[in-house]
Amino acid sequence: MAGVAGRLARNWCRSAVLSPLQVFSFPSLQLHLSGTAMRASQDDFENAMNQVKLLKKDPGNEVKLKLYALYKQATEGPCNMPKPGVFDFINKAKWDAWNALGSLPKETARQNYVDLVSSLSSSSESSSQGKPGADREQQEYENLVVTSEDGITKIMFNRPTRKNAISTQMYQEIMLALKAASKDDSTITVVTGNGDYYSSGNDLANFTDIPPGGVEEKAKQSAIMLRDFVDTFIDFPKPLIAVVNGPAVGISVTTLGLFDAVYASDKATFHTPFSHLGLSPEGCASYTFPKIMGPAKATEMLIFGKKLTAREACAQGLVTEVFPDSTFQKEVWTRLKAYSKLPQNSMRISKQVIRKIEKEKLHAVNAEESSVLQKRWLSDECMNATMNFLSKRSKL
Ligand SMILES: CCCCCCCCCCC/C=C/C(=O)SCCNC(=O)CCNC(=O)[C@H](O)C(C)(C)COP(=O)(O)OP(=O)(O)OC[C@H]1O[C@@H](n2cnc3c(N)ncnc32)[C@H](O)[C@@H]1OP(=O)(O)O
Repeated sequence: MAGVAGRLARNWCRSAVLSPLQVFSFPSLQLHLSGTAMRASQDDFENAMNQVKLLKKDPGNEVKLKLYALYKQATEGPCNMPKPGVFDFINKAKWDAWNALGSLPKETARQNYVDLVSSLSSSSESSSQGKPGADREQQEYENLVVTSEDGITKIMFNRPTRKNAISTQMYQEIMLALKAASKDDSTITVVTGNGDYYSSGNDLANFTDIPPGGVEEKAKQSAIMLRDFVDTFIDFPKPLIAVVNGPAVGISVTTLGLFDAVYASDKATFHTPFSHLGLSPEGCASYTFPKIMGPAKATEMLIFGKKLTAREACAQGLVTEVFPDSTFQKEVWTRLKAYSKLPQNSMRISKQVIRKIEKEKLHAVNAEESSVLQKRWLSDECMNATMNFLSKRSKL
């Protein structure tokens, strides 16, 4: 069906500039429109045919078939052509749409055609009346900017003065934004950072916000939150792309192994200083990194805290492609806009097929990593390293 849809779409492009005979339509609109007053003159009809060619937005195959059928009915009357063969997909879809109009009078079909074109013209005008050139902003978040445009939902970390460190509230916001993006009508979702960093990872101040139940309670709650957070990436149903605009640290690096593509500026670096902090890996990196780059290279990153340049991370397979920082945004967004036009269902299903076999394993790894960390957070090694950073703001 995707092939047919593609051909219908290409045919539509031609019909928009060539002939209304190539315009498609569908029968279900008949009921909805046939109650309207039948006053469309030949002039109205011809104007509507011209308006169709000027539509800014492709109305989709279903509407094109509706338009085609109404046009044929209005100009030739009921369909009396022989039914095309079963493999002649496009002509069969057009024939079906026209034939389904039955004995609808020519005048009614003409009126319905005019009404349908008029509704398309007004909806395309109103949709272009939003903030011109601006992204359509969705829900308000304190630490994120989430926008949707051109079939892409962009989730941008927005704590640039803290190098986009992820506070407890921000973990929650990221989960909410990903869940909303998984259900919206965008085809792909992009995660990126505002400012010079992609993200400096966990906000170490998260260790200072201790609830009445004490530090054990905090560790318990944090392990649940971490597990939920990483599960959201594991279960994300559509292509998830990281646009790594600058250095990435800790959990913002490990979760990259759960993205479908990672584009990086040549200014980005990749660093997981877990041992320096008395910690252990999370984000399923204990499983994904050895798989992506081999155990020896994964050890250098996850145990010894080796910082990789973007080009090294690309050579290891963690990054898909590296771009010069000067052209990074332009090149990446041009590419993403092209990808976002690919058929949505096909991309989702392909992702499902690619990831399905690993999902159960990833959930198990995530559970184990979170449980190990719950104990690590209570260790002297971790407490000392965290206090050292927070008191001296020592760099890792
Ligand atoms: C009891 C249990 C509680 C557990 C709660 C945990 C919940 C889930 C945990 C999930 C596991 C995640 C693990 C990780 O992500 S490990 C990695 C953690 N990140 C770091 O260790 C980075 C620390 N930051 C730095 O080393 C440097 O700031 C950095 C190299 C990133 C940048 O250096 P630079 O000199 O360029 O900039 P500044 O240091 O001046 O940064 C500007 C200000 O931002 C503050 N900052 C930056 N990053 C963090 C951070 N991760 N946490 C807190 N604050 C951060 C920095 O301190 C500066 O602030 P000031 O201007 O006030 O000094």
